[in-house]
Amino acid sequence: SERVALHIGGTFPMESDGGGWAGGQACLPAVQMALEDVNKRPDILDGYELVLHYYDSKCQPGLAAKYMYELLYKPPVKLMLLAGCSPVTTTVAEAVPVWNMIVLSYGASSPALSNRDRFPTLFRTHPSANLQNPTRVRLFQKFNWKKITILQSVEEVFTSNAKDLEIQCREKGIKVNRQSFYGNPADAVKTMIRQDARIIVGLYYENEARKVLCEAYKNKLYGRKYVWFLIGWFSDTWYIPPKDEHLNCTAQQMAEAAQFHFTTESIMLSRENKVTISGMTGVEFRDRLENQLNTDPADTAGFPEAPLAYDAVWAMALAFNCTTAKLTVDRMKLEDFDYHNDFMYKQLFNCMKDTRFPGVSGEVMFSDLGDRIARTQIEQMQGGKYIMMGTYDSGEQKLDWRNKEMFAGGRGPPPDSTITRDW
Ligand SMILES: CC1(C)CO[C@@H](CC(=O)O)CN1
Repeated sequence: SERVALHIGGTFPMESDGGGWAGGQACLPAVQMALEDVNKRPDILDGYELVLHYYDSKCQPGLAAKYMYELLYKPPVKLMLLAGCSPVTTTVAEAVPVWNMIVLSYGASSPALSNRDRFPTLFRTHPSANLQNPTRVRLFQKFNWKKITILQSVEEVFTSNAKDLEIQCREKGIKVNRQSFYGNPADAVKTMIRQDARIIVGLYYENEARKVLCEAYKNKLYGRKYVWFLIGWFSDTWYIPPKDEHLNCTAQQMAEAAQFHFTTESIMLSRENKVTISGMTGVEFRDRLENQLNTDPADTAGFPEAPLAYDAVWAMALAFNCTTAKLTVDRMKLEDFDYHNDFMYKQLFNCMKDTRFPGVSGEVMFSDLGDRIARTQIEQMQGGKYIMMGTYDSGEQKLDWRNKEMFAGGRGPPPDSTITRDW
């Protein structure tokens, strides 16, 4: 018999002319793969077929708002919306609750989105940037560093992240200095030297990271007395100066200043040899997607986040599956949703809230704010290569450390960083 269609909407940033994230390049194929897999499963949404209607948002909120209206005002009725980067997710998730619509974001890292007042129907499989802060604090405690300096560029995501880190440090009795810069970090670096900064957390994008690294090299703000923490999702060769950026540091000098810095990042691909709800392991998913793409993964934006997009479709499918069971009692059907049925929306929201399954990106579950709960991976740059140092589970407050860290001068970690003697 003909299957009944359940329609979902979606926006995917396929290019980033505005400097945003173009992760739709790998995340759209991942979503299409998940739809294929879910629609093939007889045990999920039996008698139904998920149908996606999508547009290219270019990571621009205005364009996304236009397409959101197209999706909502043009039939057929959509049951849920997928969204990508933070600026688009912010706009869509703030508007669609009036249509009793849930937004599921596979690509938004902004801490500002953890706000049920502004975004009452948002869930995201992409972890917030703030998930790095408990990990950073745990490492400051491990190495007994009592004073840290945060150096951030002025983007909203880094300001929110820095504010949260400062609060978490102070709660643990760790002193915090904060410096921010727009474009040129030279003055902020000079101030850090005056304040005798030792343990530095850098919150900025890759191009800004290269400027800071070169300033640090020129001011000798690296080596024995210093430890840098940077963002982990930069490319592995981010510190090599591109010709067109006219940095007055050589690749050798940049590598020297980058030696032994730590990075933290959320784990987005399960490396466990355990099959997930889809029947694939995380690595099998990644290999299958790589084979499907006709571009090199290294040149396909959003490839690291593709597992999050794949799992977002499974989260939707399981929530719809859970809702159909609840609606049968009241002889309601999902396909009769018409943006006004508050009861049906509430059933769907509660099913989504309680979602928990093993995904290709790891265990998928949401906090009360709709945030993705995920583990963090810590690496250190040693000889120009990132080496895995360990993982941190902020839920369990459990640090798995491999004792592979190295420090300049071959000695143990710098002393309690409030001690200003020349160590
Ligand atoms: C880890 C990163 C690159 C952080 O930004 C996300 C995009 C966004 O938050 O707009 C995508 N994933």
